[in-house]
Amino acid sequence: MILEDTICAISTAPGAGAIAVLRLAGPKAFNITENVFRPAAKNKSITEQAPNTVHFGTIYDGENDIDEVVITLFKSPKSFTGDDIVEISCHGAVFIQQKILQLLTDKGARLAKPGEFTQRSFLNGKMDLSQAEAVADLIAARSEAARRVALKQMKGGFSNELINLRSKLLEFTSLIELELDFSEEDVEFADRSQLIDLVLEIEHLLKKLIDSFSLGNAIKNGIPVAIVGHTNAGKSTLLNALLQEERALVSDVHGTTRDVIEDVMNIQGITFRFIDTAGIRNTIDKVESMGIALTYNKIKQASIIVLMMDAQDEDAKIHQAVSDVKRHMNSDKQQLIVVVNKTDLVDSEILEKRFSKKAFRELTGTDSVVPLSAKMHIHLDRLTSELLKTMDTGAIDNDEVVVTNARHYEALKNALEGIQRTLEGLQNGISGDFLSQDIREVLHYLGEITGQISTDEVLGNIFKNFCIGK
Ligand SMILES: Nc1nc2c(c(=O)[nH]1)N(C=O)[C@@H](CNc1ccc(C(=O)N[C@@H](CCC(=O)O)C(=O)O)cc1)CN2
Ligand SMILES: Nc1nc2c(ncn2[C@@H]2O[C@H](COP(=O)(O)OP(=O)(O)OP(=O)(O)O)[C@@H](O)[C@H]2O)c(=O)[nH]1
Ligand SMILES: [Mg+2]
Repeated sequence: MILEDTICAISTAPGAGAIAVLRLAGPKAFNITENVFRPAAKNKSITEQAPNTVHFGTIYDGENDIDEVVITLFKSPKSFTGDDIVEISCHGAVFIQQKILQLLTDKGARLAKPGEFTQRSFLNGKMDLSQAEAVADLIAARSEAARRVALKQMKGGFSNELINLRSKLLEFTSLIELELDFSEEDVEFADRSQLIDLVLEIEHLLKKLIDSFSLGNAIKNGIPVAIVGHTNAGKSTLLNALLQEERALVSDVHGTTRDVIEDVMNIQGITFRFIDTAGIRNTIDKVESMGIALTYNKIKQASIIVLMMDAQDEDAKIHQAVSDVKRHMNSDKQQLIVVVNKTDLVDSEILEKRFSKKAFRELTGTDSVVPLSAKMHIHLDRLTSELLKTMDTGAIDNDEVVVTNARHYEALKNALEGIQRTLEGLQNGISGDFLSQDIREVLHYLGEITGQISTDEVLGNIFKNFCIGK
């Protein structure tokens, strides 16, 4: 299906760099180009050039030259969108780009909507929906892990697995539905024990994919790490030390931080989102109290909670603080790391005695303890390796498929429900028509992910979040 409109857009970031790329895609791409481009080589007609060739020349509006450019020709169906595509590389001035864009629309192209090139690639069958979504993820990738997962998905790693199982399941439903046509005769075309095997296989895959989402989501959005503790423990000093930037105010005044301060940082390819919070203490100050309420909120939302204590704190205070934080944690997937700060002020023998893993476990019930000095930058690396340890990133290292997209996650959960109902039905020997209903539902949800089943509304929602020119 080749779409009728010819669309154009600037595909590079506005005002950034020496060269900009404009894209023109659709059935009139070559004709429009013929109209506005004069090749440097004499007697060269654009419409007669071989595909995947590059040509130097001038863009002119019929009267005046606008810019010297290089153009690249892609011939349908062998292009990114499957349409005829012409790419124009012009000089980077925004003014030049706009003038060329204006010229292209004057000659019959229309401005592309956000993500419209990728959407056409999907509509023309160049990629499925989850691959198209991965294009956006790849553009937005902020870390090595995010890039790797998105590239794998864009290359079809995720959809291949689903499409394969879906088509096997589809075969079975067809057989079951065929049985229904012969209902008088009590035939069984679809081998039930084979079907159970297939359903179990799908259940296993769905569970694996669903489980991968907590990692996938963390990779994409950054793993939230809340830094909490008493006032003056050195939380803001730690944030600044990690980010290597004076991001938060530091002072010896208790209650310096009142609002939540967040920033992201990559550690060995994983994005962490550090959240500095207001120190916890009893206070009658209204604004400070609001900040402390927010701190408790952040404990609930974070994946990792860094509780910061002062190495000079007494045992009772530490014990109390750990159990206070644990009480506010709300999932067994959350991890607690206790940082004992200001080690520069304490004798090292005492440190070793009090804050060995064993001693600390006896005192608090947790042995994830990192003594360091935020101010002197001593042993920060122990904290970062402890942070990395909490993340099970094996799936990324092994190049497994990791679900990063909330839409896919929802569909997978729905598909799992359907597959479990199917399994139950098979085990209870329910009739073919009920069985096929359950399977149809699974087919629907699996098809939603790849876009084999989609609505304009779903497509609209996906592509409107793309950038223009992609
Ligand atoms: N200049 C430019 N750079 C770019 C893109 C682009 O569209 N233009 N891309 C845009 O995302 C990415 C590269 N992706 C691309 C994907 C497919 C085709 C393409 O022409 N595919 C044809 C032909 C394949 C072949 O020659 O074997 C096809 O799939 O049929 C081009 C770019 C990143 N860099
Ligand atoms: N000696 C020493 N002082 C530190 C260390 N870390 C922080 N401090 C000092 O402790 C004081 C408080 O530091 P902050 O980072 O503002 O403490 P905070 O936990 O953010 O405090 P609130 O925002 O009030 O909750 C400052 O004077 C810091 O310079 C450290 O490792 N060693
Ligand atoms: Mg602070």
